[in-house]
Amino acid sequence: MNDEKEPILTNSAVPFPSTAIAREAEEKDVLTPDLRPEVQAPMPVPAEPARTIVPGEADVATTPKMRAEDVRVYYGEKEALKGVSIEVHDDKVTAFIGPSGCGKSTFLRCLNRMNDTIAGARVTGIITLDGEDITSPDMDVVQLRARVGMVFQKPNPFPKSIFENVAYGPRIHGLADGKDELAGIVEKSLRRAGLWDEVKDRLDESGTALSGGQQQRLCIARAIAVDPEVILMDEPCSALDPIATAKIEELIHELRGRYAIAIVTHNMQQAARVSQRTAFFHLGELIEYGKTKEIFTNPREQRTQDYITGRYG
Ligand SMILES: Nc1ncnc2c1ncn2[C@@H]1O[C@H](COP(=O)(O)OP(=O)(O)OP(=O)(O)O)[C@@H](O)[C@H]1O
Repeated sequence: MNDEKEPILTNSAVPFPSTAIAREAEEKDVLTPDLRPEVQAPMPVPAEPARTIVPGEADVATTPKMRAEDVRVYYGEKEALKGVSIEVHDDKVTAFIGPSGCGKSTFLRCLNRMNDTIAGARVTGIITLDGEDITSPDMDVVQLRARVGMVFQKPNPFPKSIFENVAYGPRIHGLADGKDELAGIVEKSLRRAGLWDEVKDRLDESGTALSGGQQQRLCIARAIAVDPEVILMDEPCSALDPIATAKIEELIHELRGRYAIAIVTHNMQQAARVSQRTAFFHLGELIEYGKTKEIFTNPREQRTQDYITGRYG
């Protein structure tokens, strides 16, 4: 049950340059408002007892919410993802990092079958949600995408009111019994997404009239409204300024524990700030997966180390 009781497995005798940064981060432990992306250099890595997980190895701390085994994705003839095995846990944020084109988004899309929507894409392997194989043809993908919600790179609110953006999902999934209950779901979702106070007096205004950061929080509220178990975020801050980014990161911090969260990010400082597990992808392969702190301070693989230290990417 408890990471504390597990042995510390370190795997590299090579001193790693960001150890001091991580130590400092470990002392800070939490996201602080002054740690804005691109503004501050240190990478705050939440403190956790060290334990390394190898790809495919069960994370015995908790039963995984989602598990991928030997997942391969082909776009036509091209194999874009080459046998990825990984787990996503309920109480953790998992970050997917790696250079452009390494397959992070492709893998993220596997987790709620969004690759089904891409002509010529083919996925093999097993992916389970609470033990149920979501790749099965019998899986209801509409239900699946409610259970495994997604937030995209560019905020994409519907061209409808703020209220309707959030109410739409619960309405089509029949989650509300009457207007009052629906209004309650909308309010709860907007509160959880940290947006209620900013929009409570303008729920009838168009969602597209909000700022970029507010739109992204609206999209998170929309995902939350259908009561998901997992939230996938594909570079959710890449179109946002540092202040809006910090708000989303804070929100991720607050949502952690309520939902399993997997996030694709190009920003290593962001991965270090928001995640407890990190997966490093390169050329379609999962190179390394483990505790965020270890990935950033004591990676097993040279390729991870090269990427973390900015030698490529
Ligand atoms: N719809 C598609 N059709 C064909 N090839 C694709 C498609 N989407 C992605 N690919 C290819 O699959 C590989 C992985 O792409 P993917 O977008 O998953 O990488 P990524 O790591 O998320 O990249 P980035 O960080 O630039 O978003 C790349 O070679 C890309 O060109």
